Amino acid sequence: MDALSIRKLTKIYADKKSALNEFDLSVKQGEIFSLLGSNGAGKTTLINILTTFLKPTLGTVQILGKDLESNMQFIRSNIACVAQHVSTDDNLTLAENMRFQGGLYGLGKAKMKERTNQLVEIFNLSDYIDKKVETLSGGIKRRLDIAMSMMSYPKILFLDEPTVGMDVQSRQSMWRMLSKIKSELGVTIFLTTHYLEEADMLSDTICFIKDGKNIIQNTPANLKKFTRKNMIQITMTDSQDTERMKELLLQKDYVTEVSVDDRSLNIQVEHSQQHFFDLNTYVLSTRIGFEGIEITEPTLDEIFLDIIGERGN
Ligand SMILES: Nc1ncnc2c1ncn2[C@@H]1O[C@H](COP(=O)(O)OP(=O)(O)OP(=O)(O)O)[C@@H](O)[C@H]1O
Repeated sequence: MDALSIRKLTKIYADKKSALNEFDLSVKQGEIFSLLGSNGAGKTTLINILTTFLKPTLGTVQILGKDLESNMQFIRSNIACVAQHVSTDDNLTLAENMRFQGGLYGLGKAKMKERTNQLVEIFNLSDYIDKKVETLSGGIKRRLDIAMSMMSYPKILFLDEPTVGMDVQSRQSMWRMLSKIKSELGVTIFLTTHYLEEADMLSDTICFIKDGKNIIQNTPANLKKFTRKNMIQITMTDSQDTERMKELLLQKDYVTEVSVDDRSLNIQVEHSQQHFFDLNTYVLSTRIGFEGIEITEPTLDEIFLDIIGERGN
């Protein structure tokens, strides 16, 4: 049984604006799933439907094997959703916030203590337990917000841009915590993000959404394989030689594009495996100093731009 199974989901707003257009998707239980798309692609509309805030116009959604429309209560009690704005109470301490949340879900004293301890450990919050939330940084508040949403023992956690605005360190510690939620608690995580690096590092599966349609869904590794990009990178010894080498490389009939980044030349060829040896021999024959030559994988950024079709727009 999948955690989510969505078929031909369509949402047309009252002003006839179509936000989801026969959108299909499946999310496996226990995975971290990232939804990526430009502004207006339909991400928020989709999360709002999945978390029962919005009714779809057409299509079916099954969550944990149950039809969304006829099982709202079951679904609400098995999911949690953390929006971009934090919903912690600044006037209470961290522990009081968690207890308050546990109280809302009707947890008994023992269960409340056990769950609070478990989440404080996973989210690395023990140093702040008795601190008033107003004194905590934005990153810690965000961690607390997600920990609070986990007090209800949800099976699926929806996160809208969980690391937006965070510095690199806080973002990386959030990734570690989300991975722990997955591995230690077995929770399925469905998140939206604009950060491709985040989707790459964190997710088991990525879906690109555009104009309310599922453009492609696969693992980060397979998405990289699918792309037709064949890139070879040469690192020159001296940055002054890069332009000269670029001119020479462009004379090769299988070289389609060369871009320069400091001492590196990124060369697009027809077939990276096939042309690597020839290019290596050729560069050596020029006697221009270089430090290394390697076949490079495309970044998810490149794949995203290719798939979404925004390169050069
Ligand atoms: N309440 C609404 N009424 C009418 N149109 C809406 C409404 N909410 C969203 N839309 C439109 O539906 C489309 C999808 O919007 P949505 O907010 O779901 O996209 P998004 O991918 O979440 O974008 P962002 O990253 O900017 O939040 C957009 O064209 C948007 O203008």
